[in-house]
Amino acid sequence: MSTSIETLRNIGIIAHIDAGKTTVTERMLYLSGAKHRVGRVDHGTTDTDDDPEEQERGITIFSACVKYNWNEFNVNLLDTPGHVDFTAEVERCLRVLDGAVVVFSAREGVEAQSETVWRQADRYHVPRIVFINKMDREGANFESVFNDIEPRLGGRPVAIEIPVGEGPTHVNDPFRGVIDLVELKLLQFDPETEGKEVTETDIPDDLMDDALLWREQLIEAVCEIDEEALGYVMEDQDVPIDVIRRALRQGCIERTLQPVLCGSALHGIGVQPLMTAVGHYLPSPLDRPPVEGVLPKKPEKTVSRGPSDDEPFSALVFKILPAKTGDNYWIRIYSGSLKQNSRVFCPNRDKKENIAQLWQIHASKKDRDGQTEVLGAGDICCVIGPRFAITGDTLCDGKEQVELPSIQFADTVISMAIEPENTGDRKKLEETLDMLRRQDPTFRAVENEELGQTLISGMGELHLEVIQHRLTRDFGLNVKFYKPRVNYRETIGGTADVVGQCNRQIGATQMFARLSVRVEPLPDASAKTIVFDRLPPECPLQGDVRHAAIQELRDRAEGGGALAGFPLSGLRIEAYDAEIHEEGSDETAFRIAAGDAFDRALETAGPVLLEPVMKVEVTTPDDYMGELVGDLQQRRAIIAATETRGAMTVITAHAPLKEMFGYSGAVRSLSQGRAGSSMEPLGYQAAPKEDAEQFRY
Ligand SMILES: Nc1nc2c(ncn2[C@@H]2O[C@H](COP(=O)(O)OP(=O)(O)OP(=O)(O)O)[C@@H](O)[C@H]2O)c(=O)[nH]1
Repeated sequence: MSTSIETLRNIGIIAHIDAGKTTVTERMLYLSGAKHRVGRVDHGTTDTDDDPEEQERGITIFSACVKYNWNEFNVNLLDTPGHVDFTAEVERCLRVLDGAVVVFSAREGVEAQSETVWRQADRYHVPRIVFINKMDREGANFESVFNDIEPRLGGRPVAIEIPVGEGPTHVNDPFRGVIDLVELKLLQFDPETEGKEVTETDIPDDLMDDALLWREQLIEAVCEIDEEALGYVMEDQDVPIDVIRRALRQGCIERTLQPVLCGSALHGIGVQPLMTAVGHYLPSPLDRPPVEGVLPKKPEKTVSRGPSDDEPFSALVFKILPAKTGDNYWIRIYSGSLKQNSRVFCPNRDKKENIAQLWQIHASKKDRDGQTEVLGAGDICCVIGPRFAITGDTLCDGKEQVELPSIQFADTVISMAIEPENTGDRKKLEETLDMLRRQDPTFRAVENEELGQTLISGMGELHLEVIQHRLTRDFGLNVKFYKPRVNYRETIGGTADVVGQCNRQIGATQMFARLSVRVEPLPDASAKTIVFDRLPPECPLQGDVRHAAIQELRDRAEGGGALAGFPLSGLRIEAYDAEIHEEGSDETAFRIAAGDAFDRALETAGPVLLEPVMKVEVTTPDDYMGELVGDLQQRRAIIAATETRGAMTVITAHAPLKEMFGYSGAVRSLSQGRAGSSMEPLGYQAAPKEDAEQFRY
């Protein structure tokens, strides 16, 4: 196997739930020879979804990494979950990947979660190619999905293939192959060999006109990028295949276009060209701009010896799989090389770390490809030995310290109190929760010693359900679970101008401070609270004392609100005037005055309870529209839009999460299993008065 970095591809497959990511992955493993049998999601026999929870539910929950070789290319492929409760898995994978294959279902099209993952890929500047899957399904419509990509996602799709026929075998013109628009050939895939045998022939006359129309669009896109290609067109000559490929590769890597392919992963149609396209158009680690770090962090501190090479070593931890024999740290190496039995430095924790073992990653913790002595820049691998680093941390050479940009995870929206059934289990529960926290950066667990309970929080009902199963089933813990509740926040209802003061006799000193503070709500209630120092230049409050006053306001803003101590958001706080005395106006006095101002401001402006709101998308046949809309309205939802997408109607609504518990089950029963739904956090809104009342005392 060639180990050249030019032929390495670190890619991910991202999509809405059920679009077919795992099926595409399985097919790639089978076709590349990395696996001799095709695993089926519906039979629970895939390589990547190997967790019992995943097999039972038929969905991906944890990202998994597989390796395969195709032509001259070595591919590290991460299969990521589609369900919104597990977007953190997608987030961390996109942070370390060089390219992505975005899978859409030809029937369902651009769905809610496709928008989310597309935005995530934008955020991490990840080049992508598109695969329109499930072309064999009833209602499949290549053109309609293709046409949606630009208006809905802001993409620039360029078809490099079109389907021959659409839909299942019993329809008039069923899906039976693809036309390669770059080589202008018809590709057909032998069902007997599950798509392993591909026949390449000339395009029949009756399909040629359509193929040439699409090819014209492809050449237009290529000419926008490549002058040589434009030259050929101006002289009325055919653009050579290698020039088309070069231009598409450049456009894809620069993210000005996305090559689009299609097929049916379940039947092995169109997957081989997709694998070839991954090699041709997605970047190698060398094509990606270097990730900017903060360099150097603490030059005076060194560790004994980092792994030596011409270039200093740096890597990012993107996933941790706790194991009894030592946690498995999944890392992406950005520069230099890493050796087994070496020492590195984690600047985020200010700790030295051991690299005891170095492994190439295969699908899961139990099944890794092989231990290795040294790995270099561009590789994704697994190390055993570190103890302090967490997901998003940098590991680097001790001498030239770099801190790579970390990974941002969304806030949790739902919580549940839990407690051990007997005290004997308390310690084991604590250890298990700690382990789950290390593994899952979007899971929180906070102990309440007074109540003897722990509040666990996550990204949604399914997320907490999975955690619940893991505690009881995987770890055999006897735990009592209370009802889940949403994570509230607090803000203020209006503006307020107040003066906070400190006027106290402490010992022989008369302490004095006065601070004028103004608060006002921000237009977006979920925005982070901001604190401004607007004290005029001539203000007598200066230096450390002034800093202490502002810091007190910041600390209080970070703490909880006036109603029930929920996190505060969506307010702007500014200090604009201060009074001091010659004596007794020290840091303590101003901290007290700032705290007093803060309390008064919140009370005067009126505390408001905020509840999380979700963006809900329901895809349904027309017949169930009325009932589904009625049900949503009963849940205090606002219907934002309804539109037709293929054979289905899509309802978009904004609904408070509190009313949406058990919603996916309700949708299934209201539609006899024919409608589907997905939700993602949208923001926060004022909760109903009755809800706020329960927190007043
Ligand atoms: N007809 C048809 N069904 C497909 C195709 N690809 C996948 N499926 C089916 O669609 C369902 C979902 O496929 P998965 O591969 O699990 O989809 P996924 O995107 O990995 O789903 P999550 O991991 O849950 O997000 C399964 O029942 C597959 O058998 C296809 O090309 N044609």
